[in-house]
Amino acid sequence: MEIVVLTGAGISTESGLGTFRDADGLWTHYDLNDVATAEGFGRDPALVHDFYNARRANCADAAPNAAHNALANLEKSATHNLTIVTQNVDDLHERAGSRTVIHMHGTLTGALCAACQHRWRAPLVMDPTDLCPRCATPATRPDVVWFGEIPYQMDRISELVAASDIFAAIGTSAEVYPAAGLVELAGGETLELNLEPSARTNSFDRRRFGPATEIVPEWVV
Ligand SMILES: CC(C)NC(=O)[C@H](Cc1c[nH]c2ccccc12)NC(=O)[C@H](CCCC/N=C(/NCCC(=O)O)S[C@H]1O[C@H](COP(=O)(O)OP(=O)(O)OC[C@H]2O[C@@H](n3cnc4c(N)ncnc43)[C@H](O)[C@@H]2O)[C@@H](O)[C@H]1O)NC(=O)OCc1ccccc1
Repeated sequence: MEIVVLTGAGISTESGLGTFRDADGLWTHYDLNDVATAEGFGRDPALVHDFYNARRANCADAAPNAAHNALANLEKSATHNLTIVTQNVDDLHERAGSRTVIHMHGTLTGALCAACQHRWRAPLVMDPTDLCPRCATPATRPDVVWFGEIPYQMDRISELVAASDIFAAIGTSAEVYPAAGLVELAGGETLELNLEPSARTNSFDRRRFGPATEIVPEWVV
């Protein structure tokens, strides 16, 4: 049984990591055009590094919750072949023990040189004067996919979703594309697990609503 699970910020909320669009979400405190676009980074890299340094610190203090753990256990099952495709830049899936995780929007733990595309593990605190360890230019940025940039591994993700027997979306508002459109590619059964109906809830065969730490373990067993 091929299972693909798409996760969003809602799966990490109960670990203390804010969402983007809910009341008190990140986008109520920051303008995404300033902190999550290449143009914004060009205008004020220090502001963008401060934004991601704060999220990196929060993530370091957070711990996986019952929803992350349930998916890590599902991965171990002999009868199911699970792939997690996450929009999240936190590493809570891996810290729960999941090994088959695709970060389509990048990771907080990664650094990227905008000049030579070299990648390395990000320090906890980054700033605009950081030099690339390969080309020594001060063009270091977080290894995340900003708005207007193409998400990572889209071809592989599209193939996996099309070949899936079950496609489940967990903790996502389905407002951001192309992630929100993946349900249309699903070859098998589709399920939405969320606190409330998402913007694409009608595209799913089935849906369950509630906190991820309750509905995900219930679905997995
Ligand atoms: C705002 C939106 C309209 N804009 C876009 O979608 C844009 C533009 C666009 C492209 N196509 C379109 C089509 C139509 C309209 C617009 C577009 N998309 C892009 O720019 C993308 C790049 C988008 C990626 C941007 N980077 C992120 N993150 C990384 C950085 C960072 O994290 O800082 S997006 C970021 O926001 C998104 C947030 O969404 P969610 O995770 O769903 O979080 P949200 O807060 O919205 O919702 C939380 C949900 O959880 C639920 N919840 C809350 N608590 C709980 C709980 N306890 N339990 C369960 N559920 C819970 C809530 O009810 C809620 O439903 C995530 O993707 C997240 O990664 N790039 C691109 O299109 O390139 C070209 C392309 C593409 C493909 C092929 C060729 C060319």
